[in-house]
Amino acid sequence: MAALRYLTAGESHGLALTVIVEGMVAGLSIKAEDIDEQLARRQKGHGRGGRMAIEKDRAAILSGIRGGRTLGGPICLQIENRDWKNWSAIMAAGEEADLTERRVTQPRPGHADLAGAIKYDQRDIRNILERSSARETAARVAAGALARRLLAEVGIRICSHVTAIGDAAASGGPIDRTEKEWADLAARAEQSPVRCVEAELEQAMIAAIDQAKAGGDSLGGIVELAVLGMPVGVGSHVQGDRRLDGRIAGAMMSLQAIKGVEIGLGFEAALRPGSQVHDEIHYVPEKGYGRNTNRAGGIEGGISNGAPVVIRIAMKPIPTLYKPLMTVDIDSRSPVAASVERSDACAVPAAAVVAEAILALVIADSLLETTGGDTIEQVKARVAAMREQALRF
Ligand SMILES: Cc1cc2nc3c(=O)[nH]c(=O)nc-3n(C[C@H](O)[C@H](O)[C@H](O)COP(=O)(O)O)c2cc1C
Ligand SMILES: C=C(O[C@@H]1CC(C(=O)O)=C[C@@H](OP(=O)(O)O)[C@H]1O)C(=O)O
Repeated sequence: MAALRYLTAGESHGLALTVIVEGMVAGLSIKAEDIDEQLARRQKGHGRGGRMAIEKDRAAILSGIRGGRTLGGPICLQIENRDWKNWSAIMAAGEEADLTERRVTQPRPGHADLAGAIKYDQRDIRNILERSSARETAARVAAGALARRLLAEVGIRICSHVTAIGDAAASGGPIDRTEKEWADLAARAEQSPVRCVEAELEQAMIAAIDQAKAGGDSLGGIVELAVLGMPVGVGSHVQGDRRLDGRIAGAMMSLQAIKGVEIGLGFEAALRPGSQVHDEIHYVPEKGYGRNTNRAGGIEGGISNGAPVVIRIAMKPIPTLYKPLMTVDIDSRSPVAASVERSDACAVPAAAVVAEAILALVIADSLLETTGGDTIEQVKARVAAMREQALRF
């Protein structure tokens, strides 16, 4: 069983989203602003549709926190869907729900629509799309905010930037960066509407999104993430399901529309000889063991090696197209253009923020598995001991 686990619930146009986070240690200071700040970051980004103008995501803390500190029990968070008031007649839980209005019968290629409708035997595809929608990611970001607070207490932080939107892509492959360089880059990404740190590329990305949107099309892209301040020894080589890289890859692929994950050099490692892939080890008395390069992306043998953990994820373009692809109407079984739900043209910057949250949850889970402990003070003492052990080894 995971040390830290969570479950989300909620439909895109339902009353609210909720998430229960279980396994969080006691005594961690959490303010509502810590969660709301992350929710606001997720709502930003050039290319999003009309829904983001309606929602102003805020988390209500329903349980597990008292007087600003976690109690050790399940933490339940709720995010209201402001759009619910426009959908309450259609989305009502009771028999009064209007099931004919906004019925969807034309499955969108690239969505869960058709496979989900067949699997759950639903003649209204809305019964699938309401839950497959990435509206759910707001709940994961709220949960991730708790994990981020835990990690901050032990000097671990998570950041991201966008390296490609469609073919507006950074030239060259992955680059080694120091912790300081990562932190500076993350601060710059925060200022960009596409979370891109290169001015010229940022403009190209914005233009690409605008062009896709004007043409009724959509774009995906690539996000690079880093975990800074990792102690040596999170994750393990002893069993496949304890490997940190495996857990990260699985978690990243659990994010809607993510179709590829790389750690460190990733696919590039397969194209190079070993001498240009593996990171030579050195020793400096007051700093301990270190590397000049970080092609491994901070994980060797499924264990964090103390270098920044570097991950890249590929997001496919948004499936709902204002100029729709062809599909088949499930009533008439005739060819038709796919249905058009209000939609984003590009959500790569938002996906970056969600990926950060999911990454925070995975790192916090593996860290707690390593440290054990019921209180934040116990976790802090154990992480300090891990750092000390690496230094004096
Ligand atoms: C932050 C975010 C926002 C998204 N917004 C939309 C959207 O507005 N319209 C849409 O059709 N898909 C959107 N998606 C993508 C769908 O949720 C996703 O492509 C769909 O669930 C199918 O992808 P899958 O095959 O990876 O599950 C979004 C994804 C993310 C991560
Ligand atoms: C609501 C969010 O994203 C939604 C994700 C989404 C999808 O199909 O994934 C479709 C759109 O929903 P709607 O049709 O209500 O505008 C997005 O707005 C959100 O990110 O909070």
